Amino acid sequence: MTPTLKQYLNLQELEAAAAEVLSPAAFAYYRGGANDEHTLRANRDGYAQLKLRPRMLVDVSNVDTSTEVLGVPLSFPLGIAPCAMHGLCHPDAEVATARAAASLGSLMTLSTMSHRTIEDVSQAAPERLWFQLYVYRDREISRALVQRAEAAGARALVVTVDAPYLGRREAIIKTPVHIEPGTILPNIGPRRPGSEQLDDLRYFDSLLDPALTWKDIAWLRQQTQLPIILKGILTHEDAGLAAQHGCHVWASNHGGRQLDTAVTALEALPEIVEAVEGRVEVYLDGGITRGTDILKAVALGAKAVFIARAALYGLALAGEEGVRYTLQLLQDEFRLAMMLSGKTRVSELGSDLLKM
Ligand SMILES: Cc1cc2nc3c(=O)[nH]c(=O)nc-3n(C[C@H](O)[C@H](O)[C@H](O)COP(=O)(O)O)c2cc1C
Ligand SMILES: CC(C)CC(=O)C(=O)O
Repeated sequence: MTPTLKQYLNLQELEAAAAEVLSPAAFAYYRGGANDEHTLRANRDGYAQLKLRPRMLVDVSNVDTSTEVLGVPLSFPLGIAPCAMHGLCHPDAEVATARAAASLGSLMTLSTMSHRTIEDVSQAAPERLWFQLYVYRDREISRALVQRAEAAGARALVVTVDAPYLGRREAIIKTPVHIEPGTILPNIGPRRPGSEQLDDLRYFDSLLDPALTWKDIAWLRQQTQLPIILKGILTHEDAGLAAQHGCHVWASNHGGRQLDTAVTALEALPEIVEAVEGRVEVYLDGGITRGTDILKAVALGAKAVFIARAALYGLALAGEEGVRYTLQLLQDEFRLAMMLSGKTRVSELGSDLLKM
């Protein structure tokens, strides 16, 4: 391992270090949330406020952190959430992140807005890739992406449902992120003539279909054999509908980047888990920076949790090795948190572990 990585003891220190190496615009884009960033802060604060009820005098000399999501074995219940443009962090972009995730028995979710192709990233994380789909107004492009993801061996399709439009992220209005001319974002295709006045993110925004509804989910269901996961669900009403449509549920407020003052995924999790009644799997993201955060989300019923920004910060600092370091820190913390709570298997984590 690069000697300098070891000096960072936790994900907060990795973030501070990444802020020094990233361009101000890229860091502002990665870190920022919508409006006053209430939801962004709440994502972190929610974990600090939820208290654990550890059990004592349990033999924890042999702890197993492994689990499984939709048939993919995980060394611990954590994967990489979809993030646009890893290439702003490191030239190896999503390929480096995917390699790191695969080498540690984790899982990579590739964003529609990636720098690398689905096929390249799939090779970097065989059997450990999910593909995130933003549904475009032009359904044929979306359908072709789904087919490519399936052919490349992606194990699930993650459909993001909380972004009919991009949220108002003031940091990037002040310091717009600039994609170098000539950069290829392979799933976007050439610019529509007449769109020159839009910056890159606004242009992408204009491709997304704000008219997406449950009938489109039914349409997607017919396009693919892959399991479908709806990302961005925050209520029991939508979780119930997702399960009715045969979709798994990813509780998320998009890292506080969409609707400011929306509930956190952690707050929404109990009603979501109750609504799906075990018919489908439930995942969560937003604000995970500690092993105890993973423990709490799993105890509340999440099958696994996902990280976005923390992985990008590791990537910015040291490419594949930086992402591996980030994941390893989290796995070590999670194992210790299990031991100190008197739990030896992920299946033992339940609501009795939490002070409600
Ligand atoms: C820079 C950045 C880019 C993102 N890009 C996407 C994306 O392309 N698709 C998507 O569904 N979510 C995207 N997200 C949201 C993340 O998948 C995730 O929901 C959110 O960041 C919460 O995790 P975190 O607190 O660990 O960052 C992005 C988040 C960030 C910070
Ligand atoms: C390209 C963007 C739509 C990616 C995204 O979801 C985000 O920045 O939060």
